[in-house]
Amino acid sequence: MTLSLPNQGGLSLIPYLMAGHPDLATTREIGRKLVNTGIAALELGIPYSDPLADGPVIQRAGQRALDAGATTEACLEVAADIAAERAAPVLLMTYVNPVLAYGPQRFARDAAQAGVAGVIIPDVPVEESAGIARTMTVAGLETVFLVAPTSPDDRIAAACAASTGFVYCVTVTGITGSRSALPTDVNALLAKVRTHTDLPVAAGFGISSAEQVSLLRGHADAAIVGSAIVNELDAGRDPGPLVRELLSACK
Ligand SMILES: O=P(O)(O)OC[C@@H](O)[C@@H](O)c1c[nH]c2ccccc12
Repeated sequence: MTLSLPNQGGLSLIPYLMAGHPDLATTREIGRKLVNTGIAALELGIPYSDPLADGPVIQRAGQRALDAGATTEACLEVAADIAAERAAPVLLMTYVNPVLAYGPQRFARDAAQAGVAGVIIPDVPVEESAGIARTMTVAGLETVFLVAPTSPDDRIAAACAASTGFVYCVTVTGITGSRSALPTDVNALLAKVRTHTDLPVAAGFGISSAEQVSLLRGHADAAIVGSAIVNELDAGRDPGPLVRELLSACK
């Protein structure tokens, strides 16, 4: 499924799941349900031992997934099962090391064959991304790059130029994880990013509540929510109700 966020003043939702947390069967089951709820895309994390951008909740989820044997191969199979619903595009969030270990071309080919729409590889600096981005693009995958509040204009421009599908705007300085309040200048950052691109812009990091999602209406094209969903699974709850609540805050 191609990745196309509305980009017409409407806000949509991109929930994140860590593949293999708490186990692969649960990711498959929850992922299949979530793509049928009206979300814009599902971001599926591939666990990795040194997740430098991840806060404690996602780090723990990744470790649990690795301990339970969630290999990249197994995660790609789960991605394929979720993508087979053909209900919402599936994006893979992975650090560059698992991709290099798997082999970039093999990874790109297998992800595309699995029906994955695109990849987010947060630790590839945009200046060094041309090779790996080309490998993904040739396979038919979108490449989403991140811009942060600390990114100078030239790096925002470079990340926007390298991105396809949408641009991931990191709302806070630091790592993933719920925050009680988002910085007040998020919307200014989103507006600045828009001066560099016509692509949709998604906001992520620290968004956990319906109230925070609703503050992004009219500013972002999508809200990305990770840790809050992982938290539900940690507590043994189905994240469906939270996702539905977040979705209604998009309207
Ligand atoms: O967990 P949060 O604060 O809701 O943020 C989204 C985030 O989890 C997800 O997009 C993500 C998980 N790991 C990442 C690493 C880098 C960039 C983004 C991510």
